[in-house]
Amino acid sequence: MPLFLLLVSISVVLISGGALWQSWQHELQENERLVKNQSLALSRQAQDTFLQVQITLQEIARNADDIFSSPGHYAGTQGLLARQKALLPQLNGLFVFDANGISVANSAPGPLPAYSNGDRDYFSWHRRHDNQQMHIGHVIRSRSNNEPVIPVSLRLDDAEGHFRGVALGTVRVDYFRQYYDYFEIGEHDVLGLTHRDATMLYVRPFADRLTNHSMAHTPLYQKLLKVSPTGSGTWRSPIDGITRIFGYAMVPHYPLVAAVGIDRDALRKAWLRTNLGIICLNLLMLMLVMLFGLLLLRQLRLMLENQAELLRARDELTYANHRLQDLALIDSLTGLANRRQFDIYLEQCIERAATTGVPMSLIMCDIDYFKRYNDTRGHVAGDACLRRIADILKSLAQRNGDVVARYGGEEFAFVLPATDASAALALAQRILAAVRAAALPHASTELAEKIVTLSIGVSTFSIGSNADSLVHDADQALYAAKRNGRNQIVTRSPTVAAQR
Ligand SMILES: Nc1nc2c(ncn2[C@@H]2O[C@H](COP(=O)(O)OP(=O)(O)OP(=O)(O)O)[C@@H](O)[C@H]2O)c(=O)[nH]1
Repeated sequence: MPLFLLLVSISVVLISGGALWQSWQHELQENERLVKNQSLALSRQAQDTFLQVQITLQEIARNADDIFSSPGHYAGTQGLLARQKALLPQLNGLFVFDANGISVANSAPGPLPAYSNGDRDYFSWHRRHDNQQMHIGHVIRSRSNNEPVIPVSLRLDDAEGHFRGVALGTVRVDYFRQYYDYFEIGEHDVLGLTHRDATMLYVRPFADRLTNHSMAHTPLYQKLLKVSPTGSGTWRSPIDGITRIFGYAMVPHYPLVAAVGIDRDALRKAWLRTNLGIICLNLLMLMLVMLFGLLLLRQLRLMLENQAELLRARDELTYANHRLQDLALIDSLTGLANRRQFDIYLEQCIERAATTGVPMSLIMCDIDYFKRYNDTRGHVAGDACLRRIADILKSLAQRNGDVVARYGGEEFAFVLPATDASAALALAQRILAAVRAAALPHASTELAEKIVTLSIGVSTFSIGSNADSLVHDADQALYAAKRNGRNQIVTRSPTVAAQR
């Protein structure tokens, strides 16, 4: 039973725990899907943003000859560059530089700056790379209005294919900030755009603090991007130590990666809050099962104890009954059958003899001059003598069915089923001889040997006999033996003579 209770409790814990574990795993999968989709949305927005800038720069590249020959049409607030810039809200400015990095035209108001941008990374990159590939750089501060911008540039070549300068569009970091602010996210959740070389361009909520910070050591750049252009993963951020579930997506055609991360601890707390009711219910169920089991166990134990108690009481009663029965049928002094048992057994044997016709006999023995024995040696010695005689008689009644009884006082009786007169006489002779042979001293006897002796009367069943007549006959024979001088046998059977 305790094992069963344990098994039930373990099952409840396993089932409840399994269901909750599955629910948590489902929650994780759902959120992985969510961050993956969100990162795809950010990636698509970045792609659109940079595609528009690319088209504009390509347009500028096509018009490079015209710009270099008539820069006045393009520069200034009324110039073509300013009008192009006004069409794209993500742009901070459009610029055309000559081969030395000096402004040829730009969309900014006022006179063209005299300083060179030849020191900028994007400028030296184009100078080094002889191709028309668009370059997206790291975040820099605009020299015209100090705003953080992402430089997007194209190399310009002359008719001979020599480096002629650079067309530049600066994309406002704030444009991404505004877009990312539309998303409702948790306190420690992040949305970010990073360069393919692992440099952060913008990450909400870290903003400027982590601009151009390298993410090269994160699993995103160490592992995930090498395997798949989109996906998800969970890791502990080296920046703030928070473990997040990340979704990421590379921006098609551009060296950019969009990523979204949600705080796994906050997610777990929210999940726990939602499932608190179920968890409490499961715990309650477990407690109820255990309580019920314990009550049942206690009840069972009580029942078993009661049963054991009942069995014990029954055994005691049975023992007492047997004891009573023994007491009712056994003579306490000698241990022989008592008078009651003698009467019952004699009736049974006579009935059987009457039915079967097989003869049975009765022997009555009486100690001679026992009153004198008592008078001279005392009652205690008298009792001891009775016990000795009883032992001798018991040892002689060895045949199955023979019963020796103390008939009363110093008188004993043998009930002998299936015993005819001569067999009974033979046993009587053995009895007489055995008591004589014991030679128990009896100084006050009238007999010459001065030992304890018996007088014996024998009667045998004949047609018409009953218990009374059989006892009467044996008694009569016994008295005859007494009258004849004691220490002898008298039988009522006509064929057997009296013996001394
Ligand atoms: N010690 C003792 N004596 C007993 C017991 N039962 C009977 N007696 C004594 O046995 C004696 C029997 O005496 P009587 O009936 O006169 O017979 P008796 O003295 O043997 O004489 P006869 O039978 O004629 O030889 C009595 O004195 C009883 O007190 C007993 O259980 N213990």
